[in-house]
Amino acid sequence: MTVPARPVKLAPSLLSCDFTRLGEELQAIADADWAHVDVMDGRFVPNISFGVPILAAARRASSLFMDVHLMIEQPERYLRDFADAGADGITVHVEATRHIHRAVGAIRELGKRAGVTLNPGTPLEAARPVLADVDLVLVMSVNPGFGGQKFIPASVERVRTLRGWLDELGSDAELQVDGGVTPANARLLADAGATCLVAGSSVFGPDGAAAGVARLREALA
Ligand SMILES: O=C(CO)[C@H](O)[C@H](O)COP(=O)(O)O
Ligand SMILES: [Fe+2]
Repeated sequence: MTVPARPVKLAPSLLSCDFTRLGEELQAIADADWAHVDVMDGRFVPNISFGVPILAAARRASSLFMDVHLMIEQPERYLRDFADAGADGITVHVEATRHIHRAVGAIRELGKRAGVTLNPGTPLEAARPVLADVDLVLVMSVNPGFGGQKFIPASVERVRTLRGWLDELGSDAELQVDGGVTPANARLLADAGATCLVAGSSVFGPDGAAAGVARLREALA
């Protein structure tokens, strides 16, 4: 079955940017659609990245949509803090909370776009009960915790399945993919039904993030 083409948003992940030049890096991705902000707590994932103050700094430096990916245990504890710091959308992992329905409801009550995501080893069924209540579904295509990992090919089929479920529901939620996204797999993911691609290491390369964004756009054209 051919999946109809959809406009695909690009969300460069700031995890791979040069933090000494955060403002310039945000300017360099001005042609992207969103800025993806990876928050890691060293518990839910085996790495610590950054938190509320860096999001607040990014917010001051850019008018891009701030797409906050919370890789933290019990994310409900910090939703208000990230909302107040300038998040436009907040995505939580089904594995990180006992109350995923409550968490996505709380994000929407804060006036933000609510996202749900799953690790590559989690059955997609775990997200199904909240699909009608979210603005974004994120398919993790690497095990979360680090940038620069290799794309897990089975993710493509997961995107296709979720595309079918969202279409059945008549949902216009964003279907996002995160991890190992490059110009070589971007088109494949779009054809499977993704509407938003996160990319860190393939955007913030030696020739600058503007060129990285342009390469992905070209691959999708
Ligand atoms: O959530 C993430 C890691 O947990 C990052 O968003 C993701 O890894 C982006 O980096 P890359 O494109 O280099 O894989
Ligand atoms: Fe992410």
